[in-house]
Amino acid sequence: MLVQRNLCRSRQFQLLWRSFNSHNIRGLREATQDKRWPGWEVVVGIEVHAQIKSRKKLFSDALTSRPGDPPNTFVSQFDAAFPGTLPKLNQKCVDLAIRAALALESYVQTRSTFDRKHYFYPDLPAGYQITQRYAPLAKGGYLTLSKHGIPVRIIQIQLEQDTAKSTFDARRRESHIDLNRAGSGLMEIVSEPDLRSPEEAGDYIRSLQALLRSVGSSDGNMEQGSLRCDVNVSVNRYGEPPGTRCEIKNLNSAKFAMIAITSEVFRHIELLDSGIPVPQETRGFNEDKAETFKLRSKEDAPDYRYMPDPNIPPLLLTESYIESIRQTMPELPDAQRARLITLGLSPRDADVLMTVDAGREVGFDGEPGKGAVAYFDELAQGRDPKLVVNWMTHDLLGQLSARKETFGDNPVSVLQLGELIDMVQDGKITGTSGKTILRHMISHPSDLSPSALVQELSLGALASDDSLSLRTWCAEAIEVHPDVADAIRKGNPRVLNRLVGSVMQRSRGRADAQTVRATLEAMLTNDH
Ligand SMILES: Nc1ncnc2c1ncn2[C@@H]1O[C@H](COP(=O)(O)OP(=O)(O)OP(=O)(O)O)[C@@H](O)[C@H]1O
Ligand SMILES: [Mg+2]
Ligand SMILES: [Mg+2]
Repeated sequence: MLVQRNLCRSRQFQLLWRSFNSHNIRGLREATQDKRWPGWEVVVGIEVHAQIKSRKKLFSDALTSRPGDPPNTFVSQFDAAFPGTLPKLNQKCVDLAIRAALALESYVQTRSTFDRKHYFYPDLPAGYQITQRYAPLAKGGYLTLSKHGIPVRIIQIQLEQDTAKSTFDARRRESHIDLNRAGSGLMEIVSEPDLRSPEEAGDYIRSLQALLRSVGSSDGNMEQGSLRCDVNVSVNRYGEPPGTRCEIKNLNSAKFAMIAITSEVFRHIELLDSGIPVPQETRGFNEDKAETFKLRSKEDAPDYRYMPDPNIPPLLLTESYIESIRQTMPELPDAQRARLITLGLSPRDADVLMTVDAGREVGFDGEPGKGAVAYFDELAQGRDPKLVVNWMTHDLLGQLSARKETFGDNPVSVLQLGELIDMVQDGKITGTSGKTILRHMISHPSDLSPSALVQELSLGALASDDSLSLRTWCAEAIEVHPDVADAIRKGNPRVLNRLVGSVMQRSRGRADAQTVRATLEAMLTNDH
């Protein structure tokens, strides 16, 4: 996008940007026919609900809960809708939503208001949800898709309350309500219908997730439900106006969103091909059957009876307040990715670091934690960035994920891993021992230095003059694997690795693989 930042921020620009329709925007790109549905154009707009990463709920002092917390333990009287309780807007939630808006180049309104959206469902104790339908926190903006590189316009960003959670116990035929989530802060981020394929939609969700994480507004964890989306899908023949949209509710992964859109596109095309107009509907997604199903038609759409919430005054923000939040914004993903690649990282490694489930990438309430990229930056000070990223992605992240842990659980400090890498580089320990020590540091968290652990675990590299131990291990290996040894003597060098592996095991990784190989070769050729 060749749009200057300051221009993007102005209200005029936002209005101009919105006055484009999605076909103008697409005009900038080539209209490419999709082989899956030749002659048809697919149009998608997405509403993302992202939980705001704040310690407290949107309108009460109750703390936000995590999945797995005992039900109904994080509830204030307000969130349970006790009569006579009043909302008090949590400033942290506003600040974090402003960060998201600024990251999306959205225009933060100096005056926004709160509305009540009424519907009756057991997971909504008050019988209405407080949201910002008419004068939202921010309007306009755009997100550049990280893979496709194209801009998708944002309509608006609104603050709203999350609902409680209801589950059905089929055996006992009981519905259970857990109010822990009720009243937590959400941002609803609504896109223009600018997306043109399931893949672009998946890219949008993942790019938005990365952006929200990087500014600390949301942890964007779709599996745990902190980021959910509704996708709106329509199809039209090329050159014709957009078709009727169907909205598929509550998708909890980018992959499912892509599958749901694909199946929905085929359903629409089938209807239109047989001369039946697509009815406007709200639909659900069946993950097992990989297809959507009807929830309700437009005629049965609830009348939400929107009204201004009389208990919450308009939210007034000064330009200087918004500016002060802008000053605290971290490096955004596009810029960060470019910087990492300039340091010599492959795009894949850059993506791994950036998308690692940081858990604590940015702490609650936007307080900086140490994410994978920050950890890398510190570790790469004075070291080869490519070497450092290998240790991080293959070894550290690899070992954490083998333990089903995330980067947020990483107990190894930058200082410890740095010293470990240096010891391997300087030949004080072998790469294999380095990995063993790292595994030990992860399973026995402490602030012991790697050199102390080398002593404790007797993992110092074998002295180069310790050829006696080496020859003993090699002889043992040859003795236990006579078939392999024979095969090598008969001129099949490929099986040598099995003997090398056996010696490495005996040396507990302290021997140098090259030396082992050479010693074995020498011993096998000389013992004829
Ligand atoms: N023809 C279309 N095809 C696909 N998506 C569309 C089309 N027209 C509009 N949309 C998308 O539909 C979404 C409408 O969301 P919005 O929140 O404004 O309203 P809603 O879905 O009616 O309300 P609610 O928030 O109650 O679900 C937007 O993301 C928009 O881009
Ligand atoms: Mg909506
Ligand atoms: Mg909707």
